[in-house]
Amino acid sequence: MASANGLVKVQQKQPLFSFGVISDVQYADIPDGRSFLGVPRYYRHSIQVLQRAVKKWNDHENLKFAINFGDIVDGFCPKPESLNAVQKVVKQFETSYCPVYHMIGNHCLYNLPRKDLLPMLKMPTANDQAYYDFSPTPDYRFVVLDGYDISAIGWPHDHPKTMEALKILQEKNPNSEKNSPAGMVAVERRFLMFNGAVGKEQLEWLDKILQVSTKHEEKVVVCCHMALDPGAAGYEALCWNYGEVMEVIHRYKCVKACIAGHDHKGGHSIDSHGVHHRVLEAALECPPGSDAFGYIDAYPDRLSLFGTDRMASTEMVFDL
Ligand SMILES: Nc1ccn([C@@H]2O[C@H](COP(=O)(O)OP(=O)(O)OC[C@H](O)CO)[C@@H](O)[C@H]2O)c(=O)n1
Repeated sequence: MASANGLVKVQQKQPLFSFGVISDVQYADIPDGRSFLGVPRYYRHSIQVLQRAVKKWNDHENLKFAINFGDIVDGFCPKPESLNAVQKVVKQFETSYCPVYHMIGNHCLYNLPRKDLLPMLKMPTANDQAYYDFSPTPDYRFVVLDGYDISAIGWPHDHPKTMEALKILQEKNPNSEKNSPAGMVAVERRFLMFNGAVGKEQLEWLDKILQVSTKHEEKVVVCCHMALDPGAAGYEALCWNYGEVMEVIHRYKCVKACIAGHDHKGGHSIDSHGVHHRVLEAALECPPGSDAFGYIDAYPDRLSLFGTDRMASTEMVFDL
């Protein structure tokens, strides 16, 4: 490919590294059902999707790691079975030859409080925190956000973070059923009980990480269960303070992509700063025999998502 200065630009063929992706397994040993809005959900089949995902990742033989974008067990899982169900899904992830990084989603928290959940997901974090970062190669850094840091689910009922979340819901959502966006308009529809926010301390931590990444010339991929751009997801799937998170991200040029789950249909957008937002299609909504998972090849100038079946493939090219 010839460039403006007449030199030939050679596109790198070998990725720097590759990693697996899957989201919203929402397994439960219950009959098939539907979402609140009537979309079919295949609770028992979803663990088979995960099984096939891990097989594909293992057959690839060269994945450095995999990322699960949250919601491993569905909220309809009968509560006495929650622990077993979470263990069963975690065990399935553990058949992966490469390490798997997890993040929490609302359905994880319907099943177990975060103090029980986090050790099972073996997050590289301290205390009850569920945000962390890691760098698989000197060129790249991954930031995993905890979008349920400020949330009405997962924390003890009298915890200050529960109180803060309930106050936000009270102010922003006029409905008595706080999972309902009825009568709410556009992005205001995100103020739902099944969403949450990134807290102040976490935002400060994110800022510091991005500062250091900029200094080290790393490219950063931000991962969060909830979406961070209204162009990539339904308004109901957005993190409460997605604007504040993106304001921090846009202070720097190092973040090249934000990847999420939560909005099961999936989506892709490029925001005004050239950051890609890719929302991954859910494993839960795969009719028997179909799949939704993938792997991403990371290059110096792009991320190439190779999706299987219902997960669309996406080329995310970015400016250096
Ligand atoms: N209008 C609504 C929508 C949902 N609910 C109830 O809220 C709980 C969580 O909903 P669910 O669809 O299971 O959440 P997911 O995390 O799977 O999906 C997120 C969305 O797709 C984001 O757009 C559940 O109990 C629903 O019944 C509600 O009451 N009213």
